[in-house]
Amino acid sequence: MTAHLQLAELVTACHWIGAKGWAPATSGNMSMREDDVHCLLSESGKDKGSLTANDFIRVEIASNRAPSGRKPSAETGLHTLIYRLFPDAGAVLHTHTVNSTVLSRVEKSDVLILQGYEMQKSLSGQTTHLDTLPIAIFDNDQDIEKLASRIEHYACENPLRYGFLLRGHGLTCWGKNVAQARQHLEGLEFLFECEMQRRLLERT
Ligand SMILES: CSCCC(=O)C(=O)COP(=O)(O)O
Ligand SMILES: [Zn+2]
Repeated sequence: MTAHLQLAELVTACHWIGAKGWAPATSGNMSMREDDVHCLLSESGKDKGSLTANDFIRVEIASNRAPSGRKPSAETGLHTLIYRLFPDAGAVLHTHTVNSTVLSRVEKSDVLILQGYEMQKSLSGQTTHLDTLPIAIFDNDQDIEKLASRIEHYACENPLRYGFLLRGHGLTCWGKNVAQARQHLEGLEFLFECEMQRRLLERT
């Protein structure tokens, strides 16, 4: 698929995320790989539910530089890290949902374990609810370069698939293209909702 068509799909995905209430109050950011060297990233501070193709800014994956001088997402460094770490990643979606924000705080360890859910199979390559699916949680940091460096070190030593949680902040997930990133987002959010409900109901 051409970059032009992928961008149209990304804009549609942003509107879907906005309609779901998963990017409130200008939160969230979205991107796609444009070619080997560049990605297109949402402009910082915009309402991500009403973005147009013109709201995506070309950024150099290696340097985080935006040649246009416009200001891409404050979390650009996390998107470019994912494109550098995973050559197969074609799109990245970052959302601020209540479930990802709260679960990542309630879970005190550095990993949220999902197990026993049929919907684990919504994630590419997962074939059974019996498998243990770890979703890494990183403590939040306003210094995105420091945060990106922590995530990079983790990824050198541990498998990192589908996405990660930023504690008290949200979910960043990816896929080989916009459609798959969107499926991973929807699948993970469903699983987070189940895990929240399970923890609430099984508390006693
Ligand atoms: C109001 S949300 C705070 C910043 C954030 O976490 C986010 O996802 C949006 O930042 P951006 O620069 O991409 O608009
Ligand atoms: Zn954010």
